[in-house]
Parts: sequence; C-alpha cells; structure tokens
Amino acid sequence: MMARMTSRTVHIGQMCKKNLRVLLDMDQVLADFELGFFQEYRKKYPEYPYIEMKDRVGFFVKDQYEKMFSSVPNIGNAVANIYNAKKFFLNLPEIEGAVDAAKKLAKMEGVDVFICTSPIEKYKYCLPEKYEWVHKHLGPEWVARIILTKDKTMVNGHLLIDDRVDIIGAIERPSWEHVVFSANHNMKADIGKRRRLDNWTNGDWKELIEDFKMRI
Ligand SMILES: Cc1cn([C@H]2C[C@H](O)[C@@H](COP(=O)(O)O)O2)c(=O)[nH]c1=O
Ligand SMILES: [Mg+2]
Repeated sequence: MMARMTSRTVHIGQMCKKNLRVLLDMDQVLADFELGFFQEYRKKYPEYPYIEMKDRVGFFVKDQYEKMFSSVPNIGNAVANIYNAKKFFLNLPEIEGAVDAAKKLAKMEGVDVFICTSPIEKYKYCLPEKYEWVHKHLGPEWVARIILTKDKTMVNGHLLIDDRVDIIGAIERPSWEHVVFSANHNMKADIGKRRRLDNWTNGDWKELIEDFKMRI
C-alpha cells in the first residue's frame, strides 16, 4: 500500500496519524518573568516594600502589590514601570531547563511545537523583545513558531503548557487541554482536574508528551 507523508500528518492506507500540537507559553514557562521583575524592581526601587517571590499569589504582580501596599503612593506605577521598560522582556532569564527541553521536544517524532504568548498592553518593547528572546535563546528557526495573541482560546492545539490558571477567551471549549506549569503565583490556586507540570528538569515533561501522543 502507498504511504503519503506531509510534515504535519502521516497517512498510511486508511490510517491517519496526526502530529501532537504543543503550545508552550512563554512568560514563566520559558522565560522567568517573576525573577526578572523581582530583580529589576529591587534594583530600581530599593526603598519600596516588596513581596518575596515565594509569597507571590495571583497572576498579576501589580494587583498583589497594590493590594498589599495600598498605603504606598504610586506603587502600581512603580511595578508597571519595570515590565514596561526597554530590555525587560529581552533580558528575562530562562526558566531552568526550558530551552533544552523545548529543543528536545521539537525534535521528537510526531510533535509540532509552537510558542503561544500574550503581549502586555504597552507593547512597544515587549513585542520585538519577545521575538528577540526566542531568537537569542532558541535560535532563528524558532521565530516562525511564535504565536502572539491576547486570546489563547483562539489557537488550535492539543496541549497548552501555561502558568496562568484562568485562560479564558472567545472560545468556551478550546481545542487544547491546559496543563498548568507550576509557578509561585499559582501554587495555591484551584486548578480543578487539570494536570500540573512542575518543572523542565526532572523529565516529567517527556511522560506528559508521550501520554498526550497516545490520546490523539
Ligand atoms: C505576571 C504578569 C504578567 N503580565 C504580562 C506579561 C505577559 O506579556 C503576559 C502574560 O503572558 P503569558 O503569555 O500569559 O505568559 O502578561 C503582566 O502584564 N503583569 C503581570 O503581573
Ligand atoms: Mg505565562
């Protein structure tokens, strides 16, 4: 029997084997937004109060700072100044093991990897710097894998690895299953029946991918 192969799908007779489409979030999955923020904030505002990284709760840093330090004038602006600044996104450190794991994931048979990331409102530096970060850390060929969107529910994939717990948008039932990437801010959150991936270093991600490959 003739076999026909495309880059995305393998057809063997009547059988059709799809590739697993994995969407990797960027901030706090590949790039360490929280560490980058903490270091810059302490450097720029050493006299301001701060929240230890282990005590971060809730997705938005600004919300927690404003709530916790409501008596400090302009603390929200100080927080936003950090991630709105030039080179903030470009200089974010890697999440340990993320780049190595992403490269290995992309080489796995039957897997297509994309980076699915949301820009901040003040996008002037954030947008090009997200591209530059990917180019610098993962290589030029990875730039074509970037999907920038405010609404990740609109993106078609089988699996989304993302630290944000409340991923909502226009599509009520997105095509992907959300696996929560562990971060300080989400450790106390109710994630229902969703699975967690705690890190890129202990090899659990390989099992996760094999498991998803069996299911599509
Ligand atoms: C924690 C935090 C994040 N943001 C921004 C930074 C990113 O551009 C997006 C999150 O992107 P992701 O694709 O969902 O990782 O949100 C922010 O504006 N304020 C914050 O405190
Ligand atoms: Mg994120």
